[in-house]
Amino acid sequence: MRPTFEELLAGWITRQRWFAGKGRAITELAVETATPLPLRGPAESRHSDVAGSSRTTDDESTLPVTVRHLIITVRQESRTDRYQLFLGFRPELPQRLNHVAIGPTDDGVAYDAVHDAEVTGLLLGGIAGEDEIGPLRFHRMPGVEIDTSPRSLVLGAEQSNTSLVYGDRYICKLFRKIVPGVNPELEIVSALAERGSPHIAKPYGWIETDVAGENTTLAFTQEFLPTACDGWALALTSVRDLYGSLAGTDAGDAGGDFAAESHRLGVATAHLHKEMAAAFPTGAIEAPEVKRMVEGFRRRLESAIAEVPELAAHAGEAHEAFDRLADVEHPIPVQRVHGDYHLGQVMRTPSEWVVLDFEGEPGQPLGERRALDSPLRDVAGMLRSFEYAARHLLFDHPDPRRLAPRAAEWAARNRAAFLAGYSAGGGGIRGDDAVLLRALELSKAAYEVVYEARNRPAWLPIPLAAFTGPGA
Ligand SMILES: Nc1ncnc2c1ncn2[C@@H]1O[C@H](COP(=O)(O)OP(=O)(O)O)[C@@H](O)[C@H]1O
Ligand SMILES: O=P(O)(O)O[C@H]1O[C@H](CO)[C@@H](O[C@H]2O[C@H](CO)[C@@H](O)[C@H](O)[C@H]2O)[C@H](O)[C@H]1O
Repeated sequence: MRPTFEELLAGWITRQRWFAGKGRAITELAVETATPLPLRGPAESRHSDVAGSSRTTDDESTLPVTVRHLIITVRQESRTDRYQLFLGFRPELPQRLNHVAIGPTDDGVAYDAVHDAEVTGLLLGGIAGEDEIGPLRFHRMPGVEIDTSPRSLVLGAEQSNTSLVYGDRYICKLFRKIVPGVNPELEIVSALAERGSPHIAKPYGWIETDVAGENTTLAFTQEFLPTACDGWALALTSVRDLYGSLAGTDAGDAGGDFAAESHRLGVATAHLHKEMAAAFPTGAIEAPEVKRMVEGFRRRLESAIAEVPELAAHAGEAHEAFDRLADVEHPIPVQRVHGDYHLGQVMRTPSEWVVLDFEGEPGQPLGERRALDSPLRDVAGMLRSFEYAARHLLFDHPDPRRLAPRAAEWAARNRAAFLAGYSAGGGGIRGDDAVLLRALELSKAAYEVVYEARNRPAWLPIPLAAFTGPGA
């Protein structure tokens, strides 16, 4: 018997990189809203242009295609999450779409239409035209113009969401897991753009709808930075140089040294924090709230241990770091922060470090992600990322033991440069801040243990090493 549409989706969604509920069985999947997206009407001319041009290479454009925007709910044990899907239906799939097939339905073969450049123009076109399609509202940023002619490609990055790059002009991120409310990324990037920040990619528009009675962001379009390189790729190039250099060469002399960039990134991070402090409310948390924060860290560590029991044997240092933070008596300054700051979230353009993805940690509730927090949370995130970059290339190396001390040396050098840059940019790290920073680093490492166990088990040794001391 043919599976139902919901059963098809349940089988398919668990294989998607962005599916947040990996490792737990789906007990129920239901379609909450299904909105047909017209390839006529506002998007008609754009679509027919696109279809016309593709007919020269592939006759498939003459086949009828329908596109639907879906919000589905997925129940797993006691939790229910919402996801956004952009699906196409064709009588049969052309070869180029076979890899994104979901399966046969009463309406034709369903597929993940983000990969179908014949239809994705309607998303950019909808934003350009400020369309309203059923419950979906498309918005263009005031004062910007959008060229709707570029075709899209799906970005092949390791991602929590799906990003479509239109030509070399725009990048439209479809948030996959939908949490009711305005996405912090839209909120923060718009506010910083208004203040003329050089550290964000220009926003062009967004798509929203109402979910559970709240205005909810579904997608966000920004300027694509075609000449920029992300910090993760740059850092790995530097680590490769070090590993490939002669024994005895230190990280500063190996060529491809990243420390000057780490310093610049530190300065940019401090400036970004100042801009965010100016654009949003700020405050300070006193001892009782600091203790509550520590309780949160402990809970996070305990749930990481529940999921990855081998962590228990190494959790002592983290408990000590959390105890030291619980004893801090001074108020801790708080403000809006990035929340999931790492080398993959920063891009080096020819002139600046630009920061992406202000969503916070994708697994956390929206209220928590929007809450005021210590800017050192971002500093800790980046320090963890230096550890990741240093250790990642050891996986495939024939002699990882020999290189482990070099990994530690690279991480220490770039960590020091980043912190020096952060201070030079006006981001103070003083007194008890070192205690807070250490606790934040270990709390982030606990999050990463769970993230890697669920998404990339082969990477698990990297965050685990944070608990077993330097060089482990
Ligand atoms: N404006 C942009 N210009 C160029 N590349 C970008 C841009 N925004 C994102 N990217 C690329 O996409 C990757 C993932 O983007 P990100 O916003 O972090 O998505 P996610 O929330 O899914 O992790 C980045 O590491 C970067 O390589
Ligand atoms: O970028 P996302 O919002 O999707 O963040 C999630 O995925 C990240 C991995 O892509 C993950 O980051 C971890 O791995 C990075 C290397 O791939 C490393 O640089 C980070 O330091 C490390 O935390 C992030 O934690 C997760 O929320």
